[in-house]
Amino acid sequence: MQTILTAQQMRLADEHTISQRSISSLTLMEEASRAFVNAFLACEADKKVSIHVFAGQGNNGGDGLAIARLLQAEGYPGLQVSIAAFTGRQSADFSVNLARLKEAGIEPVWITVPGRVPDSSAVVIDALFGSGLNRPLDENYNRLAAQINHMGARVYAVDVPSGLASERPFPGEYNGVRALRTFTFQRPKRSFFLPESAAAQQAFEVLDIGLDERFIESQHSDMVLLEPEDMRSLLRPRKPFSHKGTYGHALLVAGSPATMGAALLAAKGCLNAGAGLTTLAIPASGLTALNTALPEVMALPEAEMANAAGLARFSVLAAGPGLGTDESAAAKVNLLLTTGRPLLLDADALNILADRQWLDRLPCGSVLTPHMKEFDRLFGPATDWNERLENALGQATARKITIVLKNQYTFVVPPGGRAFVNPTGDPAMAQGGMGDVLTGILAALLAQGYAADDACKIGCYIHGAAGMRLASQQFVVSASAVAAEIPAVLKHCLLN
Ligand SMILES: NC(=O)C1=CN([C@@H]2O[C@H](COP(=O)(O)OP(=O)(O)OC[C@H]3O[C@@H](n4cnc5c(N)ncnc54)[C@H](OP(=O)(O)O)[C@@H]3O)[C@@H](O)[C@H]2O)[C@@H](O)CC1
Ligand SMILES: [K+]
Repeated sequence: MQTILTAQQMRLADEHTISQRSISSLTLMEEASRAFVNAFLACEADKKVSIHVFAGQGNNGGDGLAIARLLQAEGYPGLQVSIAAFTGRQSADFSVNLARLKEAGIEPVWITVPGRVPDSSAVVIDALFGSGLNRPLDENYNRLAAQINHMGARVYAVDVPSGLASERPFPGEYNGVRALRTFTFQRPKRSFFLPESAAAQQAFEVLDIGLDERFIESQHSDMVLLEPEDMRSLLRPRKPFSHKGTYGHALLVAGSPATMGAALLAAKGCLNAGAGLTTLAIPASGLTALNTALPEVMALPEAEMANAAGLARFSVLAAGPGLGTDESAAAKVNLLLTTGRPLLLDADALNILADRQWLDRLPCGSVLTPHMKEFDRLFGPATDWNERLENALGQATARKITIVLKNQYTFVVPPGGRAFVNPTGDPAMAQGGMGDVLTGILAALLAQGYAADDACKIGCYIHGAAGMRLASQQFVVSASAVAAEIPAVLKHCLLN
């Protein structure tokens, strides 16, 4: 797991590393700039490309000047450097790098008043502002950012796209530099995981610049990034002499005549993520489809969905995929709530909770897997994703539940004030049924005895990893294909 730091904590990590390694801040700036140049070389191998570096006057600008000098030394002759100096003071390391730039024979252009900037470069390096940005861009910087954006150049941002706040995006429309790629130092910034950052960058890559990892990991943060190693330590291998009873019995209450597929997909996810037994409570009209498609899965006769005592034999109770929101669906969710046991609820089960105002009946230890709209319906509207995430952090702690807030980067939010960011997934997975498979996977992991937070971390990770594996070969990935890929992904995560 990687702790995601605030800009202030990043500065502390910077200072700590400087004193611990007995190096100057200038050396660290040089190392960061070298790391940027190495990553840049891999993307822009043609040395004849024209490059325009836009630097501010802080340390991000200092990086920009050092990068320009290093690129010239690498043999890129078509370099120009502009320094935006509408306001502000020069940082000490910026000043030293300005002198070094001039010694290297590069004379920068100073932009002190708004005006036209040359727009013929194929590549822009954006080093106007980094993690020090603490207020929205003013008129002048905003105009410069717009000019850079209109150049049609390939824009590489240093550390953070200029205009994007590191922790939480500023309210309103993004008015900064729009980067093709950001090379960010040591850690992704918190705002990179919030969907608003899509306006500022298409992708980011993290560069190790040698900051002290022990110090970073000792910092308190409300955001933690999951890594492949976490799966290896969380996942448990199948035990010798074990049998189907060892791995739990999941009940999935799902499906309606028009949306039976959702129930089947959830059951397929559950089967493939290793539940000992999977039972599906579906309307009778789905039984033929179930027996044909998934012969391993059992069906619960509808009459048994009227008796809470009969549910005691299941190790996990899950509901939602394709369930519908009519009276009979609500009666099923009501029955599950009367058991007083932790529930796994998704999709229509969440809508039923919201519509009937049953949220306060939800037992502690439950897991909810909403997407944005379902979350807002349950917990109230949010003006932006940061507010939504903070609400999720508060609700999970107050209600002692785990919320899986789904998005490109899904947030697993257990009680305790930390969101675990899932890094896996691919746009090829943007298709109906994905959430149903995830519910089935989570049910299987809960049935196998994983704690709610661990089940959600593993489940989201392997679901996205399955999609990524398939997307490396396919344009689009179906939910059934993701479910079918899960056993192989689990094996891979356990062994690698
Ligand atoms: N941390 C590390 O480990 C390492 C960091 N390194 C690099 O340092 C970068 C951070 O540098 P930085 O702190 O000097 O801030 P930076 O982003 O250059 O801004 C400069 C100043 O601008 C100001 N300002 C803010 N908002 C504004 C606005 N809207 N419009 C106008 N002005 C505004 C504000 O000053 P203020 O006006 O508040 O006094 C701020 O201080 C980091 O991103 C990375 O590239 C690496 O070199 C080595 C390792
Ligand atoms: K920048």
